[in-house]
Amino acid sequence: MMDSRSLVDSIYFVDSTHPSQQENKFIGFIPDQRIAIVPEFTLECGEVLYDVPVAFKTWGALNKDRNNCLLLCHALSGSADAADWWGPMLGPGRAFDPTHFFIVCLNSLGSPYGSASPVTWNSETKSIYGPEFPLTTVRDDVALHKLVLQRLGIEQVAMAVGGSMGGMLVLEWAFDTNYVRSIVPISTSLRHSAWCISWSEAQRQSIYSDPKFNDGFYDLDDQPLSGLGAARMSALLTYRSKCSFERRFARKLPDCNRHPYPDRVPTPMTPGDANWVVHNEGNCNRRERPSKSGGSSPESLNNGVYKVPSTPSLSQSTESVSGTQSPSLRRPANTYFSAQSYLRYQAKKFVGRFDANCYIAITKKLDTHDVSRDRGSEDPMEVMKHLTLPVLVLGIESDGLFTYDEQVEIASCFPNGSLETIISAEGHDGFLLEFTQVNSYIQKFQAEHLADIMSQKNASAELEMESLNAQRESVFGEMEDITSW
Ligand SMILES: CC(=O)SCCNC(=O)CCNC(=O)[C@H](O)C(C)(C)COP(=O)(O)OP(=O)(O)OC[C@H]1O[C@@H](n2cnc3c(N)ncnc32)[C@H](O)[C@@H]1OP(=O)(O)O
Ligand SMILES: N[C@@H](CCO)C(=O)O
Repeated sequence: MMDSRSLVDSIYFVDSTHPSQQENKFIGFIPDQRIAIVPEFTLECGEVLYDVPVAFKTWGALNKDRNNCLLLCHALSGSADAADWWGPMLGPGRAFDPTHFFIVCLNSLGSPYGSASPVTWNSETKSIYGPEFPLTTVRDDVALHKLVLQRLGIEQVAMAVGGSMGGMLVLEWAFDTNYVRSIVPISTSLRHSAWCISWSEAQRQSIYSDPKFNDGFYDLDDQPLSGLGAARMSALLTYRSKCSFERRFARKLPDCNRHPYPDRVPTPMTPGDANWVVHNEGNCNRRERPSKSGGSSPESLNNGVYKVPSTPSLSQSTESVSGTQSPSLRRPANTYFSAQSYLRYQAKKFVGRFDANCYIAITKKLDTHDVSRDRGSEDPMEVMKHLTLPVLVLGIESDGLFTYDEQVEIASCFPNGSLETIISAEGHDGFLLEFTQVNSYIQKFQAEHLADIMSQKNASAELEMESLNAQRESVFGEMEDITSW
């Protein structure tokens, strides 16, 4: 096994065409990212990974003291492309200002967006990992990411910021007391709660129960879409709040021009047919209606995706089926609501950009998160009492997943912890939606605790950002360019 310095020196950089991504169709979603190849890395579980890809993006440049790194850590379904999910906070004059900071965002293990995961190539077995990808932890991410930061020449992280899973990484970074100067954990936890573990479990069970899952040995072009879509639907509900759904959808019906009735069904002929249609509406694994004369067709009508309709909306409740006016065939009430079309739309969008095995890998990683694991005490207050760095915790009172009480607890465990509240009815996802508030809290914290870095300015980064915004091209050059400022 290589010593740490040699390991850092042996890391090299490639792009998304690297063989590790040869079957990863999700890599194309993230423009202009770089990939560091770490020759070997031992996971907490003891397994050694070889030629480990770590996808990342950077903005700005490293200063002379190599201590102006602003590290962004992404959430469950995010990627290294922080401009995609925290874009409004990135740019000159904003919290993530590349004229002051060398901003780095690295992709977590298990994500389909470039770092080692079930969809990347295992050079040992000469195939993708699939369900044989090992269990990884938040601590593995932090240890692996540190190697890449060191390879980039970063001597110190000035600030680590992240929400949800990203916040878990940020909390683990806090234990690297000589390397990390300040942190901003947002809507996260010291240890994954029973509530969160249970939601993860329910979502994984949705995937397992999709017949196409096949214990994880599915064809990447024929994913267990209905299971993954159902998992995202229930996850999404935990990311929002009842209040935001009521405000947004209430009992509204979908705009059928924009979000049409999603099923392709045969014209109902009998009351039984019509009832069956209503009963199975939205069942994307539904098979053909068994006819009186024959059995059901073995072919799925929908193949696990939400299809565009050939029948009118059931919201037209006085409409008759088959052109008759039989009262017995009338649908007395609406059964397709705007809230449903939203969930189905979100599920469809998600299954187009995520992988089922990756979803399982990441939710299992979240379940392992516990800052006090193997640190000598089960009491986080005890294991964190020596972490004197400045900490700004951001919480959302409507967050039903990572509750506000948990944010209070995080702030109280750090000797120099403070807590601010993001006002939002949106629930957990508020940290990805309330840009103005998050931005101003972080800027205030930077002014208080990173005055030396805020007083330095790299004017060339301003031009870089303009060109980035205009062309969305990579600002990452060769090593020499990054560290020359
Ligand atoms: C390849 C990649 O994407 S990489 C990673 C992307 N980043 C991440 O995943 C980070 C995490 N991001 C997220 O979780 C989300 O994107 C959030 C929280 C930031 C925002 O969620 P969004 O889905 O964009 O917002 P919102 O909940 O308002 O939904 C809007 C969408 O729902 C659609 N919609 C709204 N109401 C309805 C309805 N009643 N029926 C059907 N669709 C509806 C809108 O048309 C819109 O569609 P669009 O996304 O195609 O524009
Ligand atoms: N909606 C976010 C938040 C998860 O915590 C995501 O999909 O990553």
